[in-house]
Order: sequence, then C-alpha cells, then structure tokens
Amino acid sequence: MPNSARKPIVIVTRKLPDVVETRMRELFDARLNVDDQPMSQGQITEALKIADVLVPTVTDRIDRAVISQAGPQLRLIANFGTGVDNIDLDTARNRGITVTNTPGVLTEDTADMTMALILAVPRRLAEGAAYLKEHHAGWTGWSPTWMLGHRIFGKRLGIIGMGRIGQAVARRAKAFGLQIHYHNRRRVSQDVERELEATYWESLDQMLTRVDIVSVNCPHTPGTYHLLSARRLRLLKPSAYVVNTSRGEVIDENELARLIEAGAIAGAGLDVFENEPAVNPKILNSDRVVALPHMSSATVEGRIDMGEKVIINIKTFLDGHAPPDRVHPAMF
Ligand SMILES: NC(=O)C1=CN([C@@H]2O[C@H](COP(=O)(O)OP(=O)(O)OC[C@H]3O[C@@H](n4cnc5c(N)ncnc54)[C@H](O)[C@@H]3O)[C@@H](O)[C@H]2O)C=CC1
Ligand SMILES: O=CC(=O)O
Repeated sequence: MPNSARKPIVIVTRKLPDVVETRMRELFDARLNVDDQPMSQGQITEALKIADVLVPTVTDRIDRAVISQAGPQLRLIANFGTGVDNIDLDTARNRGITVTNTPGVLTEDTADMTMALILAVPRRLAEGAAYLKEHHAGWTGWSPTWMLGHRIFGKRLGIIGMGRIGQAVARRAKAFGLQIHYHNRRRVSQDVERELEATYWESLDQMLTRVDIVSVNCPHTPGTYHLLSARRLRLLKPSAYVVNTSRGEVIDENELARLIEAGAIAGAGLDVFENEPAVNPKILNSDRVVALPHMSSATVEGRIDMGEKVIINIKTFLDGHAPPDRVHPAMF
C-alpha cells in the first residue's frame, strides 16, 4: 500500500472521458494516456513495476507473464470494463492483487445494441441502408418482392447467459413480441421468469434446436470458450440467426462463418470477434452479417459512469475497504 506522504500512482492505459481524467488527477498521481495509443505488453509490464493501481481496459492483456513481473506495490487492477477475460484472475489472486470491474452501468446500452442487432439482421437493415446510399440514383421505389427479411414478432429468442444484460435484452425482446427462452448456469428467480414469461432450458443443446434467434450474453471464461461449438452451431435451424454482444471467444467463429456461407445458418449480428481486432473476412464480407466494431457499450453517458465506478473502486480500496465491484475468480 502506498505511504500517506505521496499520492498513489494510478496508471491508466487508454484515454478516458475528460471529466473522469480530471477527477483522477485530483485524487491520485494519475499517469494518463493522453495520446490514446494502445500500450504494448512491454509498456504494461514496465507500468506495473511502479503503479500502485493499474486501470486497464478490456483490450489490454493482463496475463500471467505481465502480472508475474509486477512490483510489490501493485495492489489493485481496476478494469475499465465489465468483462474481465483480459485479466488472469488466478495469478492476480495468488499475488494478493485485487481486481475490480464496472458491472451494471453498461447493461442498458449493451442491451439496446443487442436488440438493435436482433432487429437489424432478420430485417436486413444494414443491407437496405447500404443499398440506398450506393444505388439511390437507380432505385425504382417500393417493390412487393424485394428486400424481404423475416418477421421478428412471435419468434423464439434463446438467451445464453441470463444475467444483467441477458435480462435487459429479454425485457426489450418481450416488448417486440418475441418469446423468451434462456439457458443459464443457474435458473433465475421465479419472479424474473414470470415477468419475462421466460422458459428455462437446462440443456443448451435442446434450446438451440428450437429457437429462431440466439443471443450470447454470458461472459467469456474457460467454461464458455466455444460454448457455441461447431457441433452446437449445427443444431440450429437453417433459418436461425446468431447475435453476440458478449465475447467472440464464446462462438467458434470459423464454423459460424462457414455455416452462414453454406446457408446452414441464416445470418448473424456480431459486436465482438474471436481474434479481435481481427475479423474473419467471411464474416466481414457477408451480406447476412451485421458486424460492429465492439461498440455495444459505447455511449458518452456509459463511459462517464464507468469512469465513476473505477474511481469509486480505487478510492474505496485505497481507503482500506472492500471495493464495491471486487471480482473473485469463483464468480466466473
Ligand atoms: N459488447 C460490449 O460492449 C459489452 C460486452 N459485455 C460482455 O457481456 C458479458 C455479460 O455481462 P453481464 O450481463 O453484466 O454479466 P452477468 O454476470 O450479470 O451475467 C452473465 C450471466 O452468464 C451466466 N453464465 C456464466 N457462465 C455460463 C455458462 N457456462 N453457461 C450459461 N450461462 C453462463 C451467469 O450465470 C450470468 O447469469 C460480460 O462478461 C462482457 O463480456 C459487457 C458489457 C459491454
Ligand atoms: O466489452 C466491454 C465490457 O465492458 O466488457
């Protein structure tokens, strides 16, 4: 723990909203990334030799090699993000380093974008918008048999991971007339099931054979890597769509791309990718995929809320209390 004569050194790996950076400067010896250049593994390793607190984002790989070389003064990794699959939680715990994240404040924004993808893909929204931009001069107007997508209302949505975001997606989807089905590690409360009129599937395989749209909303953990494996993707109906705003690693992306190309899956809405920032070219170039650059949580309000959460976590921890968003490896 830093001694009281100096402010704790807080190293932030990326540019944060001005209001967040200003507050960090007031409270800490904040070393900010004003140029917003992603830090290399070498730079992060060096940072951990002097930082009391590291504030990485979800694209920084805080792995065993990096954490193992941290100085003894490093006590807290306060992730600017909800997902913590970028951090080796076991190594951090073994070295007595606390990890926090920013759950909750991104829920509604991420659910909005998930719903947007659920609507956009079957209704060919991106395709239509791109067509008009490129071909407006040759467009002959409305036509009864052109640009036909598929109806959303009445279809079955299968949510994998019925946590904060999964439930927020379900609330939106229910309002659009979708029937809610879900698979989760644990069944949610009867009150929530009743509110959402949701059907629980203990067997993910069985749920996949029955739904029209799948929404992936569980975290990426060792247990969920390729949860939508090649075998499971092949259980989907050829008319089914896959939406993923969680983490790319949860889906076998190559197989998803192959099945879409082969017409064995109708399409996908993806905000996240298995080898981010690389995107499988088949995914990128398919008319039947809406691919977004990991922007489901990207709102001005959300980023400020995340910054506030990070600051509260750091301040509470440095004041000697348990930070509100402490992450335990057992949670994942
Ligand atoms: N695209 C984006 O910008 C964003 C993506 N995310 C991602 O969304 C994820 C979910 O966030 P929250 O809903 O806040 O988390 P949460 O912890 O509230 O919900 C996750 C749910 O997944 C379930 N789950 C875990 N392992 C499972 C498994 N093997 N099978 C079935 N269910 C399983 C958990 O029981 C929990 O109910 C984050 O971990 C993050 O990766 C979060 C925010 C923004
Ligand atoms: O992907 C974003 C996050 O906060 O997790």
